[in-house]
Amino acid sequence: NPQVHIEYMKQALDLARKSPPKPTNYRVGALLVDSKTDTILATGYTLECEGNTHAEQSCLIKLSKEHNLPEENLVEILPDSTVLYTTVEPCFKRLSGNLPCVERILRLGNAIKTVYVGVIEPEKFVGQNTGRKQLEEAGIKVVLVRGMEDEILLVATAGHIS
Ligand SMILES: Nc1nc(=O)c(N)c(NC[C@H](O)[C@H](O)[C@H](O)COP(=O)(O)O)[nH]1
Ligand SMILES: [Zn+2]
Repeated sequence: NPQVHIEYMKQALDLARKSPPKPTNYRVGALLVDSKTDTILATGYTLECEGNTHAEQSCLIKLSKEHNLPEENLVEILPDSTVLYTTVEPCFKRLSGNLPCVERILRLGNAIKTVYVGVIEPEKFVGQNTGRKQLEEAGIKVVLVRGMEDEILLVATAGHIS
């Protein structure tokens, strides 16, 4: 039922609020969830893990540490009912040049079935985000969870000079 998506997106937004504000990125929160058992597999927020890390990336880094597996091998431990919730859609390009999260998701094969996003990425840093199409072409569903756009963007851009 759609309410469960709002509940998880609210949790993701609470995580985003933990991210230290920065003018060059967005404050994002993400959760990896086993949708069959309704279990949270990992949580993450922007800059949580050391280095210039994204929320989705932090989820994967933490899982790879927990299972002592390289990030690209996490398909071995992810249930096939794994879904990702992220307040801002996964990046397809990063001004820092770091590996975009769409690539990180794609290299996990079909482990992640659906990506629930709170907002489409604004065009400020990298123009139009074409990541959704890449995910859909790989058979991964991308679902916009509506209703929280304003508060998600307010949190995401808190570090920007208004
Ligand atoms: N989905 C998502 N999760 C994040 O945790 C985050 N920070 C962004 N932000 C997207 C934005 O496009 C990039 O932050 C800029 O392109 C700068 O790139 P870096 O973050 O410095 O690698 N997007
Ligand atoms: Zn990213």
